[in-house]
Amino acid sequence: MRPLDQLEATIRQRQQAGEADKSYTAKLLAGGVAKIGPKVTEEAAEVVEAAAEPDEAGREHTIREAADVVYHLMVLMAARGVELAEVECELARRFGMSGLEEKASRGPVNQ
Ligand SMILES: N=c1c2ncn([C@@H]3O[C@H](COP(=O)(O)OP(=O)(O)OP(=O)(O)O)[C@@H](O)[C@H]3O)c2ncn1[C@@H]1O[C@H](COP(=O)(O)O)[C@@H](O)[C@H]1O
Repeated sequence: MRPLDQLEATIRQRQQAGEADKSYTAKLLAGGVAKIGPKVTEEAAEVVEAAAEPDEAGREHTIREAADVVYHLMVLMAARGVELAEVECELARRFGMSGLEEKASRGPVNQ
């Protein structure tokens, strides 16, 4: 199983089990988008700061912070019932389309 698939399965298991006292994931999920959203924003800012650090230490710090972003983003997706496969489908749909074309193809609510 790919690590992202395994992480998604773990998050789903925590979502079903609840038990916010035993699991950080369950605690986040109990707070809903209002709790998880700011964590995603915070972790995104931290990866940007890490990426600005020089040398190999900065590169390795970027890896760890990127993992934090991906984890918290996946918890946010789970909170909204969004599956990784759906995000992958959306990314695949964009293959071969320039970012500018993709922007022009968005509906008015998704700008
Ligand atoms: N990948 C992760 C992961 N990445 C980061 N984190 C946690 O994210 C938190 C981020 O730290 P911060 O200092 O920013 O936040 P905090 O101050 O601890 O928490 P807040 O009160 O600010 O929300 C830390 O507690 C990290 O341990 C993660 N917690 C869990 N996972 C995965 O989820 C699995 C299940 O974890 P539990 O749900 O805790 O059992 C784990 O085995 C991992 O595979």
